Amino acid sequence: MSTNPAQAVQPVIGIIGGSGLYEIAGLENKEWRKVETPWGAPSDELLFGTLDGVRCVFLPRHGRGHPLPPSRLNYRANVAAMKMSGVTDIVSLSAVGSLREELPPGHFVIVDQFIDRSFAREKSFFDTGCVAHVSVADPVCPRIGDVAQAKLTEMGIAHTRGGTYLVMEGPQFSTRAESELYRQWGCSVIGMTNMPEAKLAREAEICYATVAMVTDYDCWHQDHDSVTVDAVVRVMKQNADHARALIKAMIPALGAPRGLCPAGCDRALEYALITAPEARDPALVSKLEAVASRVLKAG
Ligand SMILES: CSC[C@H]1O[C@H](OP(=O)(O)O)[C@H](O)[C@@H]1O
Ligand SMILES: Nc1ncnc2[nH]cnc12
Repeated sequence: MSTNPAQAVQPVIGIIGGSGLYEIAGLENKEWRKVETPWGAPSDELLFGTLDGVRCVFLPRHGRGHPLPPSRLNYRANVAAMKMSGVTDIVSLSAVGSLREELPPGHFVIVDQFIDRSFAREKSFFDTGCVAHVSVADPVCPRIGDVAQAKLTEMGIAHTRGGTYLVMEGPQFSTRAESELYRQWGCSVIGMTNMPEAKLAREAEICYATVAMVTDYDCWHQDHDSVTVDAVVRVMKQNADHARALIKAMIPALGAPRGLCPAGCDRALEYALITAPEARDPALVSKLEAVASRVLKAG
C-alpha cells in the first residue's frame, strides 16, 4: 500500500446533484455514459466532462426527472460508479429543511456532522466474508469544506461552516414532534439522502463533503408553513444558480494536483479490514475490487 503523503494525486471531481440539480453547467466534451457496478446500476447514467481542464463526473442522485425516492436509491452503486470512474473527491449538493431560525431558505450550510436515522438502506460494501469497520467520527473532508467556504465567501452567498444534518428515512416529511426532537438534539438541517452516501464514500476512500441548501423551515416554525414539495422546488430553482456557480468556482481549486488528503479520507481502509485473508469470501473480494482494491491487493 502506498501512503507516502507526498504522493501526487491528480483529482477527478465527482458531483452528486440533489433535488432540482439534474445537470451542471459549463462542462466541456461532455458525454452521458452508463456505468455498471458489482452492486447494480446507479441512479442514472453519469455525465463525464472537463471544466477548466479538470475531469468531472456528475450524477443526478434521484435520476434525471427525479424518478427515484430516497429509500430506493442504490447508494452503493452510486458511490461505486464514482470510484470506478476514477473520482477522488465528491461534492454532494442537497436540498434540506432548516431546524434553526438563523438558517433561512436560500442559506447554504457546509455540513460537518450527520445523525443517521435512515434504516431501510444497504449501508456498507463490506459483508459476511470480508468485514471492515471504517471511522466516520469526522464524516466529511475538511479540505473540500475549506474550498466551499472560500468560494461562497468570495461569491457573497450567505452560508454557515459546520452543522449537523439529520438523515431521516422518508419519503414523508417529519411530524412536528420529530422536528422538535431533532431541534433539541442540536441538529441544523434535515434531509433524506446523505447517509449512507457519506459512509460509503468513506469506505471507498473518496473525499466527500456536502453543501446543503436550505429550502424550508420543515414544520416546526410557527411563522412559516410546513414544508411541501412545491416550496422545496420553488426555492431550489432560486438556489440552483448559486449551486451551479459554486461548483464552477470550486472545481479549479479542487482539481489542482495535490498530495494525499491531510485528513486521511483516501486511506480510510488502512486499518479497517478485520477478516483474515484466508477467511475471506473470494466472490465478495472480487466485487470489492471495484472500491477497495488498494487494500485488498496488500492483504
Ligand atoms: C424534494 S424534497 C425532499 C428530497 O429533497 C432532498 O433530496 P436531495 O438530498 O437529493 O437534494 C431530500 O433529502 C429528499 O430526498
Ligand atoms: N424539510 C425537509 N425534510 C426532509 N428533507 C427535505 N428536503 C428539503 N426539505 C426537507
